[in-house]
Amino acid sequence: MKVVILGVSGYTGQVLAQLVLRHPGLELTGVHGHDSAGESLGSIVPGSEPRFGGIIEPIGSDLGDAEVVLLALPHGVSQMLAPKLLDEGRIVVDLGADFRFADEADYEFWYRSHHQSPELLKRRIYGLVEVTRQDLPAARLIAVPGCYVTAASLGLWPLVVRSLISDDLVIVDGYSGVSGAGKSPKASTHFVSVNENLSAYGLLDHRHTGEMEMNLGRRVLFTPHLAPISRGILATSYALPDQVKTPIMGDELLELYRGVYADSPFVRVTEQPPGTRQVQGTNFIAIHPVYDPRTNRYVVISAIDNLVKGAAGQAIQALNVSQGWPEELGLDQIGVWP
Ligand SMILES: NC(=O)C1=CN([C@@H]2O[C@H](COP(=O)(O)OP(=O)(O)OC[C@H]3O[C@@H](n4cnc5c(N)ncnc54)[C@H](OP(=O)(O)O)[C@@H]3O)[C@@H](O)[C@H]2O)C=CC1
Ligand SMILES: CC(=O)N[C@@H](CCC(=O)OP(=O)(O)O)C(=O)O
Repeated sequence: MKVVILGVSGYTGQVLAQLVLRHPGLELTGVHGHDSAGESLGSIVPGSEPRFGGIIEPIGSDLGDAEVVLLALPHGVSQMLAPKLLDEGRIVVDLGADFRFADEADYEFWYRSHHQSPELLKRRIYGLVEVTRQDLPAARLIAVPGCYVTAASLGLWPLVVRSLISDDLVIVDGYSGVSGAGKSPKASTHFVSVNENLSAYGLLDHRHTGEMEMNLGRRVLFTPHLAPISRGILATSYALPDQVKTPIMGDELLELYRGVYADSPFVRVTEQPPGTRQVQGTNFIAIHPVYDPRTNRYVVISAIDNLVKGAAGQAIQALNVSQGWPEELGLDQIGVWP
């Protein structure tokens, strides 16, 4: 299938280009950017030159006969572009937040702005593949979940779907690498602010809270933190004593998780708490759940690469399922270690 990437010069767009160029079912026919228009793809994705010799075109220029449009754009831009792209018969996969909520009021509450294409919210398919796989075949508009949301939702999902916890509050502490903030320089993501530092932000109202609540069907108290690493997300999620309905411990809990994700090739239930390096550069999510009888709590640690499973990789995974292709097609990259 012919594919164009809009926003190719951003962090997630660059990873999309890397993945599309090595995917056997996809052909990259165009790359588009904003300020980067006119540059070569090779200048931002090293080593891509032999596979794609074109230059970055301005967003808004002709997309030719591309069947798939991958959008890696700032919030609010996709909702302006998607109606025309869909009318032209193209498949749209949006890495941003514009179509993640099915409900317009939820979008407006968490993003504090009016949606420009609310009619599309009911048509979009949410691409948290391990949970929504059955909805994806033949999807025309796919919304890729948020990065923190992916880590926390997949970490807690088995406790929810197996009714081990009540439908009250869960707590999520998330730690993100700085690439999660995108490539535009800001004082808060400057080297001097981030290096040798660890800080919380977005207290009580981070927009990913609402998306986690949508997925998990219960209230979420979410605290994001900025970590001095380039890429990776670690989420530590807790179900508190009042929420634990059925305590399951040790290997039995690991087996329960493995059972829930038996048909999910990118989920790895680990014997030890994972770190972000364990999944860096891959589409894997590593999850380690425990139950603590002393404090009557479930604690779940999950790790992803924010730019792969948290964005570009999950987008390709969802596209694969929508096309009836093997879920892993083009996503067999080996991680970066040491
Ligand atoms: N970074 C992450 O970990 C994750 C990001 N996302 C989402 O993916 C999307 C892209 O994020 P990310 O790659 O980090 O962003 P970046 O800031 O790194 O890149 C943004 C991209 O959008 C282009 N762009 C900038 N301004 C405009 C504009 N006004 N109109 C059209 N295009 C514009 C830029 O082009 P140019 O460089 O040429 O100016 C660039 O290609 C966002 O919606 C983000 O929320 C989702 C999950 C994880
Ligand atoms: C470290 C950092 O700043 N992370 C971003 C979230 C990552 C992301 O891009 O999520 P969206 O797709 O929902 O924008 C933030 O907290 O706003």
